This record gives sequence, structure tokens and C-alpha cells, in this order.
Amino acid sequence: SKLSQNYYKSTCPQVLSIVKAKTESTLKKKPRMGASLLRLHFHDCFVNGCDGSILLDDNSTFIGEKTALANNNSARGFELVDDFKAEVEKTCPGVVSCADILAIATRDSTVVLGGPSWKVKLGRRDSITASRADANKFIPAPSFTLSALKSNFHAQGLSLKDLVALSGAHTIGLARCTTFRAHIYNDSNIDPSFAKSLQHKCPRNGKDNIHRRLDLRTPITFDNFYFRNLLKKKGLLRSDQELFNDKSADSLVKKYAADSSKFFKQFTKSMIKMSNIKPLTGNSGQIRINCRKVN
Ligand code: HEM
Ligand SMILES: [Ca+2]
Ligand SMILES: [Ca+2]
Repeated sequence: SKLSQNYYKSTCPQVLSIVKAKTESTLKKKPRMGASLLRLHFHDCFVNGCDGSILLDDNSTFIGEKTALANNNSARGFELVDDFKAEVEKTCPGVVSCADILAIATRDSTVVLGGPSWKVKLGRRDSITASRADANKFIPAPSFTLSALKSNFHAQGLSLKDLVALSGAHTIGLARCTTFRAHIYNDSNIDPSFAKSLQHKCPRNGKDNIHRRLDLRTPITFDNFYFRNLLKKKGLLRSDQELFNDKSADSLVKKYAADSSKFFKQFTKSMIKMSNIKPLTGNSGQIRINCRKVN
């Protein structure tokens, strides 16, 4: 790609240490924020590339992505991104894109929570528009079957391997009742006692916003328990358990469940691939001063 590791070497070498320090101090108090940043980066990259589009508030020229189905009342961490940006702007005004800050903070969050590290390529520019319709079209839903998930990822140039490894991000963070209700009441590929215990917390009607762990074992540690849970039919979302349901993804899930270093290695590769989807470079887009608004 046109991105490079040393992109800010002469214009803002401090950006890496600024983002790292703030990520570390924030996650110490609020570990879930690491999960929320990781998800923001995913939802940015899947909608017209990693261009900070998800960070834009609605305005008079477009309806943005924050109110798309998958993001509304759900995507979080925007204030923290604002904090990163404000601090970077103090040191290097007008130089570092919001899209790059999110990519760096995602890597740093993964590391702080115990996961692998990787070299983040930089030089993405920020979009001057956002699209709720595109977010609704491209962000996968928890109701998806394996074949729907595969084609959703293929549309981004991502393989089955990428799908399985990247879904391992659900080793951290929480999900609302409304996203897993159908799975715990209607599906058969779920451990019955796990389903029952969730049904107590998430009734058929109401309590849409109560949260449960995506990884019931270690929700603030980036490890391979997500895959180990799937082997026991204890995936929280239908789209999670679809990855271990007598189909083409089973062998990958078994591999990552058995060996976390294999998961980490593929997660790193797949994250780099996802982070490099369709960046804006050259004269395209802009370096936003405020991540919520076009300049
Ligand atoms: C494979 C298709 C995927 C589907 C259908 C999906 C769906 C979801 C849903 C429904 C939630 C809960 C949202 C809520 O209740 O508010 C969630 C949370 C999360 N997702 Fe995914 N996801 C997918 C893939 C990914 C990928 C590829 C990543 C990152 C690489 C990711 C990272 C996360 C994280 C970290 C959370 C927790 C966020 C938090 O606690 O704030 N997901 N996902
Ligand atoms: Ca985007
Ligand atoms: Ca975990």
C-alpha cells in the first residue's frame, strides 16, 4: 500500500508515544475502552476504508455513520478519540489524521490488554463525508450465517482466515441483550445451560441494553478464550457460534483454541490487512482538525 511506518517521522514523531501513553492510562481505569476503540477501527475500515468516517457527526450535508444500525447506542469511545486528537494537535497541529490515530490506538489497546503487537502503517487521510447507508450495507450483523459473514468479508478483500482471526477480537468487550437474544432463544447450536443463564438476564421482552461479556471467561484480556468458548458452544452471538458449527471454519477455530500463538500471528496479519483497506492518500480527503467535523 501507499502507507508507511515512518510517515510522521519528520512531521510528528511524538504521535506514537502520545497515543501509547494515553491508551495505557485510560485502559488502566477503563479496560473496556480498548474493546470499544478496536471496534471503532473495524467499523471505520469496513465502510469505505479506514478514513475516520465513523468519527464524523451528522451535519447538514450528510447523515453520518454514528446512527447506523450497528453503531447507534452502541459504538463508543468517541470522546477518547477526541482527547487523543486534542493532545496530538497541541504538539503537531494539522498533521496527523484521525484515521491514523484510531489505527495506532487500536494496536496499543490490543497490546495493553495482553494481545500481540504489530507495526502500524501510517499516512491515511480523513474523509470529508460519511454515509449511514454505506454503514448499514457493509457492517456485518450478529444474525449473519457463516456464508453471509464470508461474503461480507470477501467484499473487503478479506478471507475466511481473516474472518475467523478478526472475530477473535470478541475475546474482549461486551454486547447488548438485543444483539444476542435470537441466538439464546431460537438457536440449537448453543450450550443449553449457557443459554438458560443468559435468558435470566436477557428476557424475551425488554432489558435490551443490559450487557454480557462476549468472552464469558476473560472479558478484559486479549487471549484465545473466545475460540475455546466456541468449542463448548458458548459463543454469545449467532455470528460467533457460526464459526464453529460443523462448517468450513471449524478447523481454524480448533487451531486458534489449541494454540494462542497461532491466533496472535494470524490476528496480526489480518489486522494489518484490515487497517490498510482503501486508505485516502495524496490529495484525497484532509487532515481533520476536529475528528467530528470536516474542516
Ligand atoms: C464477524 C462479524 C462481526 C459481527 C457480526 C460483530 C458484531 C458485534 C456486536 C453485535 C457487538 C455488540 C455491540 C453492542 O451490543 O453494542 C460487537 C462488539 C464488539 N466487536 Fe464485533 N462483530 C464482528 C466482527 C468484529 C471484528 C472483526 C472486530 C475487530 C477486529 C470486532 C470487535 C468487537 C469488539 C472489540 C466488541 C466489543 C466492544 C465494546 O465492548 O465496546 N468485531 N460486535
Ligand atoms: Ca470509513
Ligand atoms: Ca479474553
